Amino acid sequence: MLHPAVPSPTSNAAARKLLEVRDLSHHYSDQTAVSGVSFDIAPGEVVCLLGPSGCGKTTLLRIVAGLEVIQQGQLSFDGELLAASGKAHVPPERRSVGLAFQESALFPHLSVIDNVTFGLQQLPGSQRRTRARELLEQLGMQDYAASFPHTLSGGQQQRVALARALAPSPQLMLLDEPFSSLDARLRDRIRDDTLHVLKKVGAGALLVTHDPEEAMFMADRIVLMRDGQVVQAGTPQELYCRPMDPFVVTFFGEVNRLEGLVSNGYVHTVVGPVPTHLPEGSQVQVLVRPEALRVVEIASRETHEHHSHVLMARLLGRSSLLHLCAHGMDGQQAHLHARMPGVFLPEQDQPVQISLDPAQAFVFPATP
Ligand SMILES: Nc1ncnc2c1ncn2[C@@H]1O[C@H](COP(=O)(O)OP(=O)(O)OP(=O)(O)O)[C@@H](O)[C@H]1O
Repeated sequence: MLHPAVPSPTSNAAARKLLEVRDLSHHYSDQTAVSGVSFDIAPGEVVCLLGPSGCGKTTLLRIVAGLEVIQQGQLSFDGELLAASGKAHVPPERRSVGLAFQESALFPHLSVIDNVTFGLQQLPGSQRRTRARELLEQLGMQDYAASFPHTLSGGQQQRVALARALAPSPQLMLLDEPFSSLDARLRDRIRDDTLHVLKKVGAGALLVTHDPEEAMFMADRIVLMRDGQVVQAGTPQELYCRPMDPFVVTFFGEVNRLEGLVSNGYVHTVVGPVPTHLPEGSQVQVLVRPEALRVVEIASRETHEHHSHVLMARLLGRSSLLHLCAHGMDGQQAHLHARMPGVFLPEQDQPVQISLDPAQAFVFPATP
């Protein structure tokens, strides 16, 4: 449950921008790490910088934090210029941002509560402790206030690091792969706690991750990057359902790749026609997610050589993965993967009918 008092990011996003990143570029020697990147964060909005290793996410985050001096472009925070090439550079400690990086780096000689109160020197002692206890409670760590970091698990340390970063009530939290050192189950829980705390305190966040599922779980908006540039930015739904580029489709998971020619506004694939606005007669690729295929067992007197059939079926847990040999109308054949909900494990060679949800099939010009 999200805190009801916090306005949704979309309700005031148009009115005010917390962070404005404009046309940022950054080089290390002769290597371009970031090139012409622009995006905004609204107050209370969680934005994920997503992309493969080396695409420039951390560099961007470090520029926003003030840990890298800006080379090209401009950064504004709440309408005020933070940094611009050759002009302003507000040092990190004077930016209203909280940092939580992959390695939590707590002060080993301080107790949990003292770690959290560390950044609250401007408050009187009693208020410092009240604020720290409040955050530790929100993150389920209130019983560990007197413990020292080395006695805590990785996940517990991560929560304390988060409480410490949130304690001064930054308007913007910068998180660089903050969950990547945790095992899968703990990671899910701490992600969930983090999201709820961010929404409860109303902090905006810029979170770096290379994990598309994590980005979809955490983000109000995703900025997907490749080779230092933004490929597409939008809500998780926009990126998943209206991808602008084959890279966007494939980044969110495995796909079936089919090829064909556009004829009368359709590409005729082995699993049926897919509408497209690409030019008539052009060679195209159709990317089909495994969950876009619907598979129904059928009775058939023909041998499986003449009919779409199952090659192999595997239970993956919440879904079943089918390896299929699909037969088209005009003798086309293709090896496809289909993902069906729950336990669906037809026998090898079982004849099947395969249909396609065209809304989940994405047509792009064929790559040369
Ligand atoms: N201090 C540096 N000196 C030289 N090159 C660097 C430096 N930091 C990063 N780079 C290079 O800049 C590019 C972008 O790196 P960056 O760390 O920003 O990417 P990333 O998307 O965060 O990657 P990862 O997910 O692996 O952390 C990479 O090619 C990297 O090798």
